[in-house]
Amino acid sequence: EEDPLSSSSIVSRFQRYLQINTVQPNPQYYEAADFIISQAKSLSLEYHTVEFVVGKPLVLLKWPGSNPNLPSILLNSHTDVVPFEHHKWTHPPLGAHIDSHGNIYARGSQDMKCVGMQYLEAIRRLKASGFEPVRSVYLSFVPDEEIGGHGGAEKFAESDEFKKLNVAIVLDEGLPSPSENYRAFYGERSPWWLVIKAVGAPGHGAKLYDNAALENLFKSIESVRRFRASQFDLLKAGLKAEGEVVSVNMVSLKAGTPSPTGFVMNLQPSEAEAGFDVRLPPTADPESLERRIAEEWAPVSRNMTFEFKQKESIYDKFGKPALTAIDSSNPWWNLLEEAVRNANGKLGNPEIFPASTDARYFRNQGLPAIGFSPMANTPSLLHDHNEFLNQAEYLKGIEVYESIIKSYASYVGRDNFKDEL
Ligand SMILES: CSCC[C@H](NC=O)C(=O)O
Ligand SMILES: [Zn+2]
Ligand SMILES: [Zn+2]
Repeated sequence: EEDPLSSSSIVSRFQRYLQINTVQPNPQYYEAADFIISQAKSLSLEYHTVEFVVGKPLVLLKWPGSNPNLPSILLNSHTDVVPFEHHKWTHPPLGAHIDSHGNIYARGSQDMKCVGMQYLEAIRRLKASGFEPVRSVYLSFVPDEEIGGHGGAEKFAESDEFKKLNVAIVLDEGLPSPSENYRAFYGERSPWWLVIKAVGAPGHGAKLYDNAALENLFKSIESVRRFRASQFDLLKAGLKAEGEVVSVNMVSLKAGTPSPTGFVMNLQPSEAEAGFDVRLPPTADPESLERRIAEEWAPVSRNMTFEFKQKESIYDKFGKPALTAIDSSNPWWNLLEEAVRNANGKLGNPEIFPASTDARYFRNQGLPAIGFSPMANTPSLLHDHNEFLNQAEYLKGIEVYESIIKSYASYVGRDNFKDEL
């Protein structure tokens, strides 16, 4: 039988996990849970499954520490992946094909089945080396991150079950880096999904008149675009990072009078709406943005209305911006930097995650959470066609987690200096 620590068996376990169809909106969660539990058994980890929502299992694993009084470490990953257009891929998205460069192609290879398996492989290596944790290490494999995490991490982070784990620090997903420096995230932007609606006078398609619905909507779209450009300019000029500006992108447009052959071409419709994905940095002023929406993007003077499909607060449950400290008040940050360095890796400056991850639910509880996916020299292909991860980079990431878990699980200093400052 093959050595379970050989590179080829490590890579083939990753391929098996990638081949499980956990594609939204119909993920085969039980198949994924069975696979994770089989890994837990082979590693002699404690395991148990919770269903905060029926049919959506969350698998929790435990590597008990020698001092159960010390707060624990939580390594979180989501098991679901986003859909794909398989004809636009060069290799089947659930095939986990490895090409001649060693690139493993699959949906989830970057987001984030890699990380879930890397945690497990790091533990496999640590166990083989005889390492014993002082703090307990938990691994949560959660459902539904890609559709908002409401049936997974959100309920988990608010549960009594979770409080009993006495977690000190959470690690969750980050983003790949095209350079040799890994990226790490200490906060994220909050999603506001906005729909603005216009009404107006209907009329003949040949007539020029004021106050048509689409004219009213386009005035708003122009205003949104001016704001978008001002934010994008800050980014392009290098004055701000991606996570530090407000992004707003139009994601839907709805208008027109349907006919059997398409749309009626000579009728100006009386209603029109546009949808926007807006993201607010944790340092933004939510009230001023909301004022801008009401006064400039959807003004009553043009009879416009707006609605939020999603509107998340930038604040945690204590009313503070949900940011993880990256100064001396948070020992886990320095430990992470040091552990990555010890594994011959480099960490770039900490960033704000541009989109949303489950880490926000832990930060909302006041816990430190760091977004980190050890993929350097890798183009970011999350949610894109031909998502891949190079196998050498994957194996390197396992060594990085080995170093991090070793450092975190051995740390016996104070968990948080905040209260003493
Ligand atoms: C608001 S829940 C959506 C979460 C999703 N996460 C990853 O892409 C995102 O759009 O950021
Ligand atoms: Zn993800
Ligand atoms: Zn994703």
